[in-house]
Amino acid sequence: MTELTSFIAGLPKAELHVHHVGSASPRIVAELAARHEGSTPVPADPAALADYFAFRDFAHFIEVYLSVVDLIRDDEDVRTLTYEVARELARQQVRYAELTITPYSSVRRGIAAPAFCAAIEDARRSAATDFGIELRWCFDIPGEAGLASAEETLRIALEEQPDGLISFGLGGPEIGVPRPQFKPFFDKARAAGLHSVPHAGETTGPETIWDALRELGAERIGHGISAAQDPALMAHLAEHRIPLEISPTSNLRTRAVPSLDEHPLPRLVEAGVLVSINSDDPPMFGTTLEEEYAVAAKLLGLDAKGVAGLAHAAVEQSFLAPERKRELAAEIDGYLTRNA
Ligand SMILES: O=c1[nH]cnc2c1ncn2[C@@H]1O[C@H](CO)[C@@H](O)[C@H]1O
Repeated sequence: MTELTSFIAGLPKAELHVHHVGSASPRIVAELAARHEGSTPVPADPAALADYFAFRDFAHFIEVYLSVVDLIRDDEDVRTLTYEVARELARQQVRYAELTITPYSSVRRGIAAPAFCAAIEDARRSAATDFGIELRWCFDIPGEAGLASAEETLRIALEEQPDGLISFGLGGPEIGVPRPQFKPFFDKARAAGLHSVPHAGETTGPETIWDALRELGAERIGHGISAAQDPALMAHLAEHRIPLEISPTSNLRTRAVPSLDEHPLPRLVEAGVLVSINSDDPPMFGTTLEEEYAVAAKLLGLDAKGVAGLAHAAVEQSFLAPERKRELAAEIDGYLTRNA
């Protein structure tokens, strides 16, 4: 382990863009696949799972993602999955994470919304007690399921209002899923006090990001890497301090970028755009948040102080209360002072 990777391992972190089911460990996925043997294409063997998590393109990634979602069939699966995701985040010294959850997919699977929300809240409270990690939820619309899923996602968010819910998002494919149609749902979610954090500019051009800003009131953008194609958009993001939630290896594995060397992260930072570093769906992409920090350090030429700056950025761009932001920032600075 290099000096920088060991520094990263112990560095207190925050994660803003990481998906609930996408974070299920190969062990959990294999256990669920074995439980549902015969009714799932997901292999029950962890080694075969690595091959299963190799994606031809983004559409293929979503197809595989949904096959894993299909394994989660009762609230006990939800509770276990959420608690184990928290354990893995805490192992990486993540103190705070905004987990993107898609209640629509599970409710459609037959898990009632109240039971689903009780399960994630039980796990959230247990994770705070057992692992010292604070979890909050982003409820996202699975874009491929269209307006019906937007309606149901908003209904669950507003009717269940789980304590950890703080933001409202939009995931899934962007191609063929224009952002403006979701404006009424984001308007209502924002009116209810939820922060707007849609995905945009992951697999489509800058115009999708403009739509997310203008139509959905985006306060942060999931991915947003195609902003690098539009200097005016980068200037707008920088001027209005609207951060991009960057997940480098995700973009490589879903073929959104041809290679890490060609990832637009350096150009975005150069243009003054605020970024956080995230893992998106770590086991599916064969990565961890720690490894994403190492990738960002390489792409941006960062030393320990620069890497601590990535952690500071995630805390600052989070929806944490100012007091908690100050506490986490002090923890990061204390670690840097002792270990740089
Ligand atoms: O990188 C990603 N981009 C878009 N959606 C994603 C990504 N990772 C996971 N999901 C999830 O894909 C599901 C199907 O729409 C949604 O649940 C979304 O949260």
